[in-house]
Order: sequence, then structure tokens, then C-alpha cells
Amino acid sequence: MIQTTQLSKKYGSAEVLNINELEIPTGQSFGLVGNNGAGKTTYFNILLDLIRPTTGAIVNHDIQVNTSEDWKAFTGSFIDESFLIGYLTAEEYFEFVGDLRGMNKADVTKFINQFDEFFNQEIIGKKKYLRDLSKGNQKKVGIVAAMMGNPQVVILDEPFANLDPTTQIRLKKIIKELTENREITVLISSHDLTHVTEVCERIVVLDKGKVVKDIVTSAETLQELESYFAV
Ligand SMILES: Nc1ncnc2c1ncn2[C@@H]1O[C@H](COP(=O)(O)OP(=O)(O)OP(=O)(O)O)[C@@H](O)[C@H]1O
Repeated sequence: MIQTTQLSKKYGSAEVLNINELEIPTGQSFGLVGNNGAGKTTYFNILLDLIRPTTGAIVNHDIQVNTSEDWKAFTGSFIDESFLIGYLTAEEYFEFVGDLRGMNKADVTKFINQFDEFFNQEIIGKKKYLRDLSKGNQKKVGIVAAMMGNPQVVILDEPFANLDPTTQIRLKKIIKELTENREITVLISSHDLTHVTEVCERIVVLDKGKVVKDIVTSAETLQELESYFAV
């Protein structure tokens, strides 16, 4: 369970996030949507202790994220390319992250081999530094690295952005497989309402930092969201 209580973030006098209460149960596939600047990345950044809240806190599996580092052992995430190490090849980066996650070289190879189709022969064995990969291929590396070492919580910011349509479809399959395991909590932000409603069982809409909708995904959800964002 991820519990958010009286959370706010202010820059000067501008309040960019204000979530009084939000509970994400263990095993839920949770989608966060909202227009540019709504506060999605700010929320994920606080959850990953990359920025400090102005008030309140997030507790990830009983650990308040800004007071203990223990959540790092079971939380995988990819927010943006700052998570990558530009001078490493993909293989080197996966070994690096795998090592942090207690995986040996054989574990890493076995894990990475599952993503052959997703990588589409553009990433592994190419002897290319991550900095020289396309934005989309960098994103693929970051997403796969976020899933290494059996994390209990996986956080992906805009995972579908910059991916080609074939890869988006493959990614949906990967996320669905991940969420079929009811012990893994998956948090995704997205501007793609179709994809996010397809892979997430719950959708929260942020507007100017506040939760304005909290929906259990159903056959009507896409229509509801499209109507909401059409105004
Ligand atoms: N360091 C900062 N200083 C001042 N304002 C900031 C800072 N970082 C973020 N903001 C502001 O916080 C607000 C929320 O930004 P955030 O990146 O969380 O939105 P988002 O929902 O992820 O948007 P997008 O869909 O465009 O990625 C924005 O108005 C942004 O300008």
C-alpha cells in the first residue's frame, strides 16, 4: 500500500501539488493523468524522494520515503533519461542496475532475454552508449531496468511517450503481464488516455495539483476521460 497524507508542494507562493489523502492498495495498477503541469511528475518525484514535499508525506509499504531509504530495495522506477548513465552500453547499464538489485550476471542475461521483442534488435549487442540511442530506445532501457530484481512497486512516468506504435503495443502487453501479478503495484502517468485505461484498473485525474477524479476503470472510463479533457 502506498499512502499519501496531506501532501503539498509549493514553489514560492505557487502550490503545484495538494493531495489530502490518497491510498493505492498493494497490487493495484494505478494510472495518473492530467494536463501539462498538473503535478504528475511532482507526485512521482516526491514518492521517489527526488524532491521534498512542503507538507505531508508518502508512505510506501510502511516506509515514509523521506525518512528511510528502505523502500529503494523494492521499488523500481523510470522517470526520465537522467536515470540512465550515458557512457554505459545497455548491457553495462543492466549489469549495473542488476548488481544494485542483487542479481548476478546470469540472472541479468536471463531477465534481459525476455525483452528481445521489445528491444527490436536495436539495443542489445549494438556496442552503443546509452547517450547515443534514440529517445525511444533510451526509454525502453529505462523501463526494463525499472522492472529488474522483482520490485514490489514499479513507477513509470509517461512510459508510452516517444515509443513507436509497435513498441507501445508491446509495452502494454508487458505492463499487463506485470499487473497480472497481484502483488506488484504499478503506477503509470500518461497523456495517452487509451493506453492508460487499457492497462490501469484505476485512474486518478490531477488538475492544478489536486485530485479531481478517482475512477475504477470500466468500459465507460475512456469516454468519461475524453469528455472531461474535451472542455
Ligand atoms: N523546480 C521548479 N520550480 C518551480 N516550479 C516548478 C519546478 N518544478 C516543477 N514546477 C512546476 O510544477 C508544476 C507541476 O509540474 P509537473 O512536472 O509535476 O507536471 P506534470 O503533470 O508532470 O506535467 P507534464 O504533463 O507537462 O509532464 C508545473 O507548473 C511546473 O512548472
